[in-house]
Amino acid sequence: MEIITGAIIACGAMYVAEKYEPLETKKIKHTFRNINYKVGDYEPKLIRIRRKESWKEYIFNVPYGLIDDPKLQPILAKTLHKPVHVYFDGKLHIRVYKQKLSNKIDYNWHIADGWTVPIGQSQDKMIYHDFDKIPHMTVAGMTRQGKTVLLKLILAHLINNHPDDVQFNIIDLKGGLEFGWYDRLKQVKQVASNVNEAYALLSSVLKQIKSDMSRFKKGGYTNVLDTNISTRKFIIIDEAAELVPGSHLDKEEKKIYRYCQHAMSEIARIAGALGYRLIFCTQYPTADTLPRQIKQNADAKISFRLPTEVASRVALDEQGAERITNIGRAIYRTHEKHLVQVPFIKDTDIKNKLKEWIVDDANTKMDPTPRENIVTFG
Ligand SMILES: Nc1ncnc2c1ncn2[C@@H]1O[C@H](COP(=O)(O)OP(=O)(O)OP(=O)(O)O)[C@@H](O)[C@H]1O
Repeated sequence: MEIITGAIIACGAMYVAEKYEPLETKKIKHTFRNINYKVGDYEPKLIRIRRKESWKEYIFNVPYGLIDDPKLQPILAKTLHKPVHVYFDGKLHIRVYKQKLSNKIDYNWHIADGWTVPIGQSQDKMIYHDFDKIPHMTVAGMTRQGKTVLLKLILAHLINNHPDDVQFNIIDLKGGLEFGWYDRLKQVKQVASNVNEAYALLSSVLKQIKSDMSRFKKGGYTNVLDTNISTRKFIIIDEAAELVPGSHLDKEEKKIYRYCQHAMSEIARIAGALGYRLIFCTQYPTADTLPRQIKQNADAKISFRLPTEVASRVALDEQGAERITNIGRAIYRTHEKHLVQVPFIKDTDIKNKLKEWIVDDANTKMDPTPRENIVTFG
């Protein structure tokens, strides 16, 4: 009799739990069924719900053999009409956010620790990139999606935080239009706006790297972080596709392009430990425009919207950037991955804030370029 009563109570409890189950839980379970996310008759089992102010997280035990499926996140986001983050750590976590990520976040000139830069607001928090932890970065994204704004944000933030220690070498192959004004700043060593100037800039950087390397060897140092050297030297390349040797070029011209390719790879391969930081930017991520050597050595990858899944795989080693819909929205990938809204900053605000660093005499810049390093062609 007792057993029968116990069984009736248990069945009743299950019925009530199912009937009054919150709608969101039901929708998630129905979605699993509809997309056949199960093994045989075994379905994921909800074991816990965690709650925070901005999200609710459903944690499921999944049957052996079932892992997270890349389709789950976009399908659940559309079904629930809310931002969803799915991750798997032996259990399946489905985090459902209450609010959508804002479409615009303003940069606020705050002082940040060390060599960190606010790269974007995720659903949970502001994500910072630390250039002392991950020296090199690639940036990809179709035209008008926010690459230049991000580059200027990094430059402005670092100059504001480290006016006496940061140095920039900029290759601006969009005709020097974007960074021409910045060439007047004390912290901007040089701006190259065509391939010949890029060649000269990269050869002067390689020369510095060689001399720094022998200084490091003499001092017995292997990494700038172990020294008292406070300077960090950034090399920004925008747009890298312009440095790919095309078939229409003659032999001599091709040599210049090949040298540039070699120099960029060398910076990525050997210069991080010496305090050089490469930011390599392209609209068209392909095996030619994003060389293997650079990709392998740049442990931070950022991508704005890209036209295809193939391009996303080149830029980030995974799909996703082709599904971004907002301007300024990007995937930031290191050992972790975050969808972020990059803080927006107006060119006029940067110029206003940084004008105190304008120098009229190039010799008063930080570490002025010795004349013999400047090589020109043509
Ligand atoms: N983080 C952002 N938040 C909001 N709006 C942005 C953001 N970044 C860029 N935008 C808007 O998009 C416009 C284009 O951005 P940007 O110049 O950075 O594009 P781009 O990717 O560098 O394009 P291109 O490769 O053609 O030079 C900006 O003028 C601005 O209006």
